[in-house]
Amino acid sequence: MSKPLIFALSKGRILEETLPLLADAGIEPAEPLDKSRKLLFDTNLDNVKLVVIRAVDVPTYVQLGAADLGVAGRDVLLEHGVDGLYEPLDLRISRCRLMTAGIEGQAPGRARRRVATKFVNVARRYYAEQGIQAEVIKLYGAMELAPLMNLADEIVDIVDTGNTLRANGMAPRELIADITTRLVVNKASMTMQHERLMPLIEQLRHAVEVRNPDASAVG
Ligand SMILES: Nc1ncnc2c1ncn2[C@@H]1O[C@H](COP(=O)(O)OP(=O)(O)OP(=O)(O)O)[C@@H](O)[C@H]1O
Ligand SMILES: O=P(O)(O)OC[C@H]1O[C@H](OP(=O)(O)OP(=O)(O)O)[C@H](O)[C@@H]1O
Repeated sequence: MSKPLIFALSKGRILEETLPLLADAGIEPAEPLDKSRKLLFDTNLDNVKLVVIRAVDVPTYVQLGAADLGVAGRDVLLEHGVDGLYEPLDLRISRCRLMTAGIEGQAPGRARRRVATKFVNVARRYYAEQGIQAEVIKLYGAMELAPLMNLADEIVDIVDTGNTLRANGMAPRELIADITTRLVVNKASMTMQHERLMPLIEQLRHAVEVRNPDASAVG
């Protein structure tokens, strides 16, 4: 039998919204994903296996061909870069915004802004485009704490409801990018496995149209 297609899923909040789309597209894990310590799962399809990994690792797996396709937030893709990847489909799930934010009622201040974020590449690019001098400080979580502790003047982070910012006396400032979750495909796999990948992508496209119709589409 031919080598199975490896489909890399982001664990965490994206996974919950991904599984119903996969089911609609005819792909079901052979066992519950959250009931074991396993990371590699069989599916109802002989030639498709799932790996469930940290969201930030999905682009690496797919780019280097360890997985043929994957599911990743646009924030993660903007940060990682998309060399070697196709992005054929917006899954329209886990919608949020990548924004700058600071202490409520406080102007950004100082000529060289200190910015705390886990999105260091996105932040450097954004401030350079704005012509703003920025010292970007890498953090791995709880970015909202940094301005309160005088570690930074501003943060770059995901905003959805704004509750996390509000709860910490902060407010959103500028929008950097609207974010949704994307399907990504390894470029070599797209060529070599075209006949196996295309039906899968089309089934997912249909599942997205049914489950998550684009509210902004006309007609
Ligand atoms: N509050 C949110 N609302 C909607 N989507 C979000 C929100 N926060 C994050 N996301 C999206 O979901 C993705 C994964 O978020 P999640 O919080 O599960 O992972 P994480 O905290 O980045 O990962 P890890 O737990 O591995 O550190 C993000 O990359 C982003 O695209
Ligand atoms: O605007 P809100 O609706 O409050 O959402 C924004 C928060 O959601 C994410 O964190 P998450 O809840 O995933 O926790 P994390 O820090 O573990 O990523 C993100 O990092 C923000 O902190």
